[in-house]
Amino acid sequence: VSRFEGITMAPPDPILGVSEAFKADTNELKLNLGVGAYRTEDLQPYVLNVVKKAENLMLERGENKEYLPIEGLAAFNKVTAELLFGADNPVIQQQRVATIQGLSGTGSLRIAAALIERYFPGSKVLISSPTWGNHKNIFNDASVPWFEYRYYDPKTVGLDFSGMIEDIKAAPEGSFILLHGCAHNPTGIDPTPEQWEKIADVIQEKNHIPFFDVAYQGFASGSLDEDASSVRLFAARGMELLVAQSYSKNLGLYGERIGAINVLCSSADAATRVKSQLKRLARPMYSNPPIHGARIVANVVGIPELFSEWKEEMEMMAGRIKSVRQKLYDSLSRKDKSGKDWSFILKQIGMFSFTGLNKVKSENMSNKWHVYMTKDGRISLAGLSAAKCEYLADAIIDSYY
Ligand SMILES: Cc1ncc(COP(=O)(O)O)c(CNOCC(=O)O)c1O
Repeated sequence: VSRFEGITMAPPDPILGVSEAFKADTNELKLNLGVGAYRTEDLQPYVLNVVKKAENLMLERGENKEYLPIEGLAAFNKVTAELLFGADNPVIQQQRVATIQGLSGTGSLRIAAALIERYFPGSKVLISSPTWGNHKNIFNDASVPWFEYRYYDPKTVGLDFSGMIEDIKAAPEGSFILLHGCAHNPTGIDPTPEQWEKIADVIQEKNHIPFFDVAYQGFASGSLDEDASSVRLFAARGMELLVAQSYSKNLGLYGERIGAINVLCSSADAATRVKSQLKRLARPMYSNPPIHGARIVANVVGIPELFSEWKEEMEMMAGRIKSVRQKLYDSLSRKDKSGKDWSFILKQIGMFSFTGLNKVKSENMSNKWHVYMTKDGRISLAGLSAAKCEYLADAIIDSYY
């Protein structure tokens, strides 16, 4: 008797499944605005020059392929925490950050979820509504209960700030609050600095634990420091917190699976103990992380001329996305005679724009216009060229009404 016979077909992933549908489409007008991966104006994937330079350096050195320690490459762990908090941040000097290399953002979130499951049984994680499609899967598979806080307001196509604060305030004391450090996915709507202050207030009042997901540092505004300001604000208040990091977008290392989990503790001693338990969770899960991406990041950040070139390339990528965002807005407002105000598109930041198109309308976008996007109405501007903005505006207007 076959034991696997009873296993059913899994549904396609809401995000990565869009790329499969795109690939199957033979129409040359097709446009993939699904997966959040940067493309050049020629709509080609982009390997940063600074990555190629680091890899040439690494090849010349003829480094070996020995196992990394469970916690990852020490040089990477050092620079990734400094990049996040700022090298001169007291939390770094006081050695209060427990950092281990993770399998990119997803793997880092997963290790953090495993830590929560083991040491905070019964605690819940609050996630924004909507949020990145994989957050719910990660906490479900780690057996960590979650529920949502209001975030997106369809009426204003903006942030439902009062709803967010109310829901965080109403959560059981000591809950984990999952926050997008910058460039909220899928909405592209970020709190203002004043709103971050109030979010920190309510989290402190309720003794909640902030849990940042930082997948776009430097990629949203073009500035590494600006995009880390929300995390640094909470750290400056003396709060304990978790931060998952990813280098998929800002350094274009998607397939290298390089990221980190950072746990900011109240003492160096606690950080040492937390780090030891993070290692204990990682060992049976994947034993130790991949070496190539860690070396690239350590070299790019550790070598001054590479670091400054990286910052230039990040500004270039962020700049291209900002300009197609503007161009899309210009095309929409010129073509749409209904007088609808499309300016919400300009208020959004980072890789994505939340168009307000619902599931049915987004299906019209792919069926009729061969424009592929996620069903929640998100488009990845990173997959849009200036040349295609007119066409996309036509498709959106046709699908909207
Ligand atoms: C908020 C957030 N967290 C975490 C991640 C994790 O990415 P990775 O595991 O590649 O570091 C991502 C990557 N997004 O994936 C592309 C998409 O939404 O289309 C992310 O957006």
